[in-house]
Amino acid sequence: MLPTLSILLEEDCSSTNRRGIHLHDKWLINIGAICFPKEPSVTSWGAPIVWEGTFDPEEENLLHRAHGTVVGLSVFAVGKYLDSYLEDFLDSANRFFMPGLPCIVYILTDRPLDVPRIHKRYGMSITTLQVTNRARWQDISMMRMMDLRDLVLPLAHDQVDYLFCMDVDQIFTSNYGPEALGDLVAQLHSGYYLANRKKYPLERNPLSVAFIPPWKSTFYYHGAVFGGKPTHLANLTSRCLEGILEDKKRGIEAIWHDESHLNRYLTLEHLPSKVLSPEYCWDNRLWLRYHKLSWAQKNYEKTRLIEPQDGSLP
Ligand SMILES: CC(=O)N[C@H]1[C@@H](OP(=O)(O)OP(=O)(O)OC[C@H]2O[C@@H](n3ccc(=O)[nH]c3=O)[C@H](O)[C@@H]2O)O[C@H](CO)[C@H](O)[C@@H]1O
Ligand SMILES: [Mn+2]
Repeated sequence: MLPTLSILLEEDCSSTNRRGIHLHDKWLINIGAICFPKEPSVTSWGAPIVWEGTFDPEEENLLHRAHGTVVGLSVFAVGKYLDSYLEDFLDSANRFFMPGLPCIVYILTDRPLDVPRIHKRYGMSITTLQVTNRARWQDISMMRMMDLRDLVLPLAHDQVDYLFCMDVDQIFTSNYGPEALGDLVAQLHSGYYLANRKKYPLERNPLSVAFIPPWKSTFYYHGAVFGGKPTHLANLTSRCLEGILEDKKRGIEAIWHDESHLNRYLTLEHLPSKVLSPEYCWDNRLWLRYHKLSWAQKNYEKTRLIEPQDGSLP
């Protein structure tokens, strides 16, 4: 599907776009006679926004190989998500996730014995960690922050230089390389990339810890991908978890769960040092020439547990 021309042409057709972001001069999309405006390649606080064409893959690989960089990738596959998504996620990661670098995949699941055995490239290893299933899918999603903090990060701290934390319902489609590595990396949400910031699904309840005053937000980040150095992620996961637990005490659940708390952290507490364009988590709708990771087919009826009626907590 093509993005709405009017949105792009009206709002982004200048050398500095509506968010006060500089536009990258190499990035130009041509469709027939229509020349799309250039996409931003740096945020207003100076963090790079990574698009295909803004980096040299060879150079990035050489640099990180010379440094001996090791990368981690964590993924949760709890309940039916294991059967529906894990194998495709792992197979595609084996092929496309940081193919030039050693990589440790941390799988968090309630069913370690059912983890599919996949072919692993030289330099890739898999560590499976057991987590408890929870009654509500919202809690499975949110409490990932606790398992990341308590189970993954202590290992990652000693084993890897950078870690990515991802949803399992996605598939790598082409090389997702070291250009994506950074101290604290956030993913632009593909579904809101073209949206006016007034339309961002921010938490609007000021009583929630995840509340963001709408005028303070620049981007809407996706909870399905974030990354960085383990020390940065230890802080991120602790702070998001604190917010989630504080909201629970107050009887509040933020509109998009962990994603709302992540957005608050990245908007108000610690700006990301690198931002990934929608190419790095594509929703299959926004028109893009390149993509590296794309959303798998959602099938909530099959994969998500029915919400318990008694309001039980995890
Ligand atoms: C665009 C959109 O709608 N985004 C929201 C939606 O993302 P998603 O619809 O992508 O969430 P999701 O169903 O993929 O759940 C997040 C992740 O948690 C893990 N998982 C979840 C449930 C489960 O039973 N087993 C399991 O392993 C798994 O890694 C999954 O990918 O829902 C999330 C909460 O869940 C967040 O609120 C997101 O903001
Ligand atoms: Mn998902």
